Amino acid sequence: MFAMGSAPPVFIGAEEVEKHLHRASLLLPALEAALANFSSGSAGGVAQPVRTVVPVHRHGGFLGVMPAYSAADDALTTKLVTFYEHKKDSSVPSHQATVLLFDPRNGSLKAVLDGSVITAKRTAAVSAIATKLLMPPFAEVLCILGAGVQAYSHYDIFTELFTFKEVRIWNRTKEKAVKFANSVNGPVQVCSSAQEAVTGADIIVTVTMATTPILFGDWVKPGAHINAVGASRPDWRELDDELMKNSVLFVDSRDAALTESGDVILSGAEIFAELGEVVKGTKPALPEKTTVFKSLGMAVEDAVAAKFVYDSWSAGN
Ligand SMILES: NC(=O)C1=CN([C@@H]2O[C@H](COP(=O)(O)OP(=O)(O)OC[C@H]3O[C@@H](n4cnc5c(N)ncnc54)[C@H](OP(=O)(O)O)[C@@H]3O)[C@@H](O)[C@H]2O)C=CC1
Ligand SMILES: O=C([O-])C1=[NH+]CCC1
Repeated sequence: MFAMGSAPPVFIGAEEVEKHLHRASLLLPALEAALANFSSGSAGGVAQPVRTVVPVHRHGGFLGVMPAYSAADDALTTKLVTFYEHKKDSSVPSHQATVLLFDPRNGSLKAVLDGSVITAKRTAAVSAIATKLLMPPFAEVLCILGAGVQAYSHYDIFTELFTFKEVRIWNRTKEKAVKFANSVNGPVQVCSSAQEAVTGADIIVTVTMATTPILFGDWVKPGAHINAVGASRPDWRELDDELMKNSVLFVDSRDAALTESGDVILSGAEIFAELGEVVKGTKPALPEKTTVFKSLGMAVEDAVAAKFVYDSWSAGN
């Protein structure tokens, strides 16, 4: 497991990761830089292949392998993430992840970190970066579709960074939406249908494991911004063709979107820009238009998040 002469790797479990990453917003500067570096090609110093995904057909699951090196951060990691169709009777989360952090100077394994908290927080932080850049001015209504792990992490950072007059939630299983509304620190309107939740919303977050559309262009207020976070398989959808084709489409990675995103591939929608290009200022944000940020999740986001946690842990914070 570790080379003779080098220190054994440390294990940093979920509680410790949570302690060092108590607010996802702590990651914003590092993630903004990582997105910009990723979208700068070789000059940006990010080496990150499109993730390898192994289907576990027999059990309705997938194993994703996500390696990355960021020269700017000198961070070398790989995340292993499993995601499984949710079984109603299961107490096991649908997504489970581990991040391996290596010493980039010699390849020694330095740390094994719980990756589930990192995945929840860095994904929400990237959606927040997209929202800051792409949302309409005077956004007042936030709508979340889904009530799982990502719904909570998105709620936390969105209500920390932005001010809303109203926050709405819809979930396939209404009791979970009610539980969500009762457990977060602020008023949340539970809606009985996705259409009711979406109508008039300025910012929409889709965080479901749906495989067919749950959000339709017909319902969406012109000028709204959508963070489409679920549907990470080439035959899965959260958004319908109308919404995909009539919005300005931003992605985290062009290569990943054209390989993994059913919403992008099956709709044939044209990608306008990577989010990193907007962060760098080489592509405009167009906040006056209806915008979709199709997020698939990138290994470099895990790399900078894991390094942040490891550095904080090492410093004894
Ligand atoms: N872009 C990125 O970087 C990342 C994306 N993701 C994706 O985000 C999504 C949410 O992840 P997470 O919160 O961890 O998952 P959870 O399992 O915690 O929550 C899943 C949510 O999806 C709902 N759901 C499941 N199936 C359907 C369906 N067919 N139609 C409508 N709603 C459905 C569930 O509703 P119910 O309560 O009724 O079961 C639940 O609210 C997933 O698609 C995941 O792959 C995750 C990590 C990173
Ligand atoms: O980036 C990520 O970890 C994932 N994206 C979709 C499933 C898991």
